[in-house]
Amino acid sequence: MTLVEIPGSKSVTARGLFLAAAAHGTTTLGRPLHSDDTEGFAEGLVKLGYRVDRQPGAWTIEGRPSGPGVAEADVFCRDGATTARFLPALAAAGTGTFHFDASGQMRRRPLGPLTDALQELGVDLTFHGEPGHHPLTVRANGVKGGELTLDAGLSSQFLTALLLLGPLTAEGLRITVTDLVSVPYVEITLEMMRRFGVDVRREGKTFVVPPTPYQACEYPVEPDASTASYFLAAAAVTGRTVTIPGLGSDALQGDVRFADVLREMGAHVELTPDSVTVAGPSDGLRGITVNMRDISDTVPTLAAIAPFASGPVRIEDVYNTRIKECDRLDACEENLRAMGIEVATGRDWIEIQPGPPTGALVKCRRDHRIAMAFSVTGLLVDGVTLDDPECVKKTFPGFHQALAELRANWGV
Ligand SMILES: O=C(O)C1=C[C@@H](OP(=O)(O)O)[C@@H](O)[C@H](O)C1
Ligand SMILES: C=C(OP(=O)(O)O)C(=O)O
Repeated sequence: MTLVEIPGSKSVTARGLFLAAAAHGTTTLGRPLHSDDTEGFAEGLVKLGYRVDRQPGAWTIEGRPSGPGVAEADVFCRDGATTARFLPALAAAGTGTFHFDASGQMRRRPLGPLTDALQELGVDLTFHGEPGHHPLTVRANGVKGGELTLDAGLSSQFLTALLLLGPLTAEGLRITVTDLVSVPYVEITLEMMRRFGVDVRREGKTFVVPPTPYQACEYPVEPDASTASYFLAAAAVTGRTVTIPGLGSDALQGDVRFADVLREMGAHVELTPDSVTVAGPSDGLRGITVNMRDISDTVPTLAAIAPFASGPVRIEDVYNTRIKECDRLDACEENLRAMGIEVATGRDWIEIQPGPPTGALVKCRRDHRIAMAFSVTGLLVDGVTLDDPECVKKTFPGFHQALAELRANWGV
């Protein structure tokens, strides 16, 4: 059995930073994720005039419930969608002129339903490129609050941004959702808001957010469940055993359910409240048809090990993986084809046939998940190389070293 230490959750770190910045008092985030996305989020806060002290194992943030501490700021959100979607909402609650921009990749990703909602709430927004995309300027003068209807069918992050903003408005928010993907991420938001003192009431499809002030706390960040998926998948395909400490049935992140997918494919899975263990079956994995709408960040992980299953692997209801760092269904299809694997895709699905992959140059499309997922394929296939190994820095700069340690441990 191999123990693998996984760095902190990106989603929990990003929400922790927002909540801490908006709270009364000083918050410490324990074991936050140090990566391009979360460093970018923290730097965005600093640009907005918040005090963030980043030490290796703990980040301390002084809250400013009244909003940004500067009258004007330029914030570059890099590739991070949490930064690009959550920080304009935080800025809107303050007073001042705040300019936001992002990488080319992030500029292409949509913000429209969120920015429409902010405009409906009276926030003065100007787009400098395509409407509903970065770059944009928020001229903020506080938000009164009110009722909204939101389509979060492309990204749950639109809803999370508004939920996080709700307590900072004068009267609170009532948000009725017409469509919603990635539901477990909304659960993370609600649970973390609760930890910072705010209870959101659910009335069917409506979220009622009171204007209750956030209160600082000590918040330990759990390991990242999407990152864990690569190591669990590695165990499942090699017939070995991996245990991830700190991440189990008590975890906030829905992606811990990737272990259940591996179980359905024949892996042995043990979940305790704070650990998950996957042991790969000695006679190989089975094919599966699985709906991954709730856990779509793990789609590339499953696609990359799918050729080793004894039957087809079909992943359904994951349209929004086409508007992540890259079009992930297309990227998986292209790379698996390059490895000699038969693949078909539709608008929101991918189906992968079994077969022995051959070595190939993986085209990462600057997507950390494509790079990390196909690195797992490379454990069993000679000649798998990445055209952009560095892109893993978005969520796990130490990924290649961690995988090399696993290889050394297992002699593969
Ligand atoms: O809120 C979050 O922290 C996230 C929500 C998900 O995005 P979508 O809601 O856009 O699917 C997920 O893919 C992303 O990595 C992180
Ligand atoms: C989609 C992802 O990130 P984000 O949307 O937060 O940029 C991801 O980490 O897989």
